[in-house]
Amino acid sequence: MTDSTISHDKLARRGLLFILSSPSGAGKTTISRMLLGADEEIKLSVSATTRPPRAGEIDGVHYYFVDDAEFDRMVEEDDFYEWAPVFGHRYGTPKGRIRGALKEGQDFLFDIDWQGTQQLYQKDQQDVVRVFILPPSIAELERRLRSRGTDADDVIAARMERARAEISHWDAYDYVVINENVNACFAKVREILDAERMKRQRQTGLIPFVRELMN
Ligand SMILES: Nc1ncnc2c1ncn2[C@@H]1O[C@H](COP(=O)(O)OP(=O)(O)OP(=O)(O)O)[C@@H](O)[C@H]1O
Ligand SMILES: Nc1nc2c(ncn2[C@@H]2O[C@H](COP(=O)(O)O)[C@@H](O)[C@H]2O)c(=O)[nH]1
Repeated sequence: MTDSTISHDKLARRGLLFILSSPSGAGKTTISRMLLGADEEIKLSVSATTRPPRAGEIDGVHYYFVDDAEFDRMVEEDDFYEWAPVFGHRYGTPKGRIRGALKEGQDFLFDIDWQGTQQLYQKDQQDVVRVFILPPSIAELERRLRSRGTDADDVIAARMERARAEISHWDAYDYVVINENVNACFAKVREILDAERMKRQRQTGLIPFVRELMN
């Protein structure tokens, strides 16, 4: 390899907005955490929420926990890419510096619902990749919500009540993965991410690389 040759190991590419959605309890947070632990090139988009923290959740890591007044202020100041009411609380994606970072090749992971997915997709179709996680059955979905041990019975009942309505949005996603075995599901989600990174349009370094090949 001469000095002037462009290395193909790490061609420049544009980042992507990788969305995981599912009915509550299907496992998207579990898969998100596995992905963040295994892949240094993707960063969680930390949402703001008016929901109170669950045991073990850390402000600024899992969510920015804000009160209603703070959320109102963020809406008024146009701080959100998208926001939506979910299960009686409000959740939103802060703009942060996502746009600039995308150009530098940073990928972002979003654990958001179908309403937020629609809004992000309308704003930025070329960068968004939408993945929907389905549970293997409704009974297993309820078992998972109970086994998580983080929500009271009435909260679980409300989430189960909404599950069918959420599942009805499955066909607005690019990929659908059934989470029966968590490792198998994680492997499929990783394959999707890897393949999406390889898309020609995202590989901005290809143009100079090919130009040099042809010269
Ligand atoms: N394939 C699986 N098999 C068995 N249990 C699983 C599987 N995937 C996730 N779980 C468990 O199910 C529970 C719910 O998972 P998780 O919190 O990831 O769901 P979620 O879709 O993010 O829910 P929410 O939208 O409410 O945040 C957790 O206790 C998790 O450990
Ligand atoms: N539209 C958005 N939805 C979001 C966002 N952050 C999380 N969520 C979704 O809310 C429900 C409930 O989450 P939980 O942590 O209370 O169980 C779940 O479907 C999340 O995906 C957001 O910023 N925007």
